[in-house]
Amino acid sequence: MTDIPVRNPEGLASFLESWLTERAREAGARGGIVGLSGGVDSAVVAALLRRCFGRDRMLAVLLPCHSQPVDAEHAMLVARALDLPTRTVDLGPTHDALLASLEAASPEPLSPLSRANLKPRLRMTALYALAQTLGYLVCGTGNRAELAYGYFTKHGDSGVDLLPLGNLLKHEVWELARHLGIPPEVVDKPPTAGLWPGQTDEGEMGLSYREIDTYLSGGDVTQAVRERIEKALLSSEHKRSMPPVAIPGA
Ligand SMILES: Nc1ncnc2c1ncn2[C@@H]1O[C@H](COP(=O)(O)OP(=O)(O)OC[C@H]2O[C@@H]([n+]3cccc(C(=O)O)c3)[C@H](O)[C@@H]2O)[C@@H](O)[C@H]1O
Ligand SMILES: Nc1ncnc2c1ncn2[C@@H]1O[C@H](COP(=O)(O)OP(=O)(O)OP(=O)(O)O)[C@@H](O)[C@H]1O
Ligand SMILES: [Mg+2]
Repeated sequence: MTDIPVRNPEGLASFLESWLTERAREAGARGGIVGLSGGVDSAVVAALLRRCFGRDRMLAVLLPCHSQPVDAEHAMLVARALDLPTRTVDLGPTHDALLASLEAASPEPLSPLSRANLKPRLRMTALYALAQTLGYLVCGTGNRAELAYGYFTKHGDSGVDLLPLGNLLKHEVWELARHLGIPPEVVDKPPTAGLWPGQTDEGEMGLSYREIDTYLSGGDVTQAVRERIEKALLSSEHKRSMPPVAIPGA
């Protein structure tokens, strides 16, 4: 149980199922595609797509890019539990070729973060290629806490058509995951972007999801936590909006 206010998971699931159906209808799309990482957010999106479109009009794609083997093991655990159609595209060789070309061309050695951000941007490219061929929409997995903090790669994991979890606190994603039958190994592990060994969301942000969710739901947090979140919210605004357009003469 949690003191953070979470909405009824079945209510959320059925709302999101109709919401996805409506978005696909509007776009004239046949179904949806998602990158399946072995983490809880993508497991929930995959479960919703399965529920909404059925096996024949969705795809869960494993996109390892020098990833830990346990990621694919957990992704397949989810796929078996939910009877999901899956494909795997190993991005390792493409990543290495691109990195070598960039290192050769760059006036300075690539920064560690810019190297890490190559991975989500390659995943975005792969998902759009498959999605356009299949007539599917690219479904993102960002939740309200990640979106508010700006904890995502611009034009990488945020380069998507739909954000079904974008209004859900991380605690709501966890509740929904349990309700949808996601295996506990996946629900109960620490969230990670998996961009380098030992990375965890909470370690990198320097904040816990409990603190972020409490802040977002209007609960009490310390002054230091409040300031940290509000600073992140402000400095990540550029990631949530269209690029500024220059208007000559204005
Ligand atoms: N004010 C401004 N107006 C317009 N553009 C601005 C800007 N400030 C920076 N920028 C641009 O934005 C770039 C920085 O943003 P970005 O490229 O996203 O890079 P950045 O925010 O530095 O890094 C992405 C963060 O998201 C995390 N992440 C990534 C992927 C997945 C997950 C996960 O949870 O799974 C987490 C990752 O670990 C890292 O902490 C700059 O290089 C610059 O091009
Ligand atoms: N190895 C991977 N294969 C396929 N997709 C991936 C992989 N790694 C990351 N992604 C995509 O990038 C998204 C962002 O990662 P993120 O870590 O925020 O979500 P998650 O792994 O599903 O859950 P958690 O945040 O709890 O780790 C994933 O949800 C998934 O769609
Ligand atoms: Mg993850």
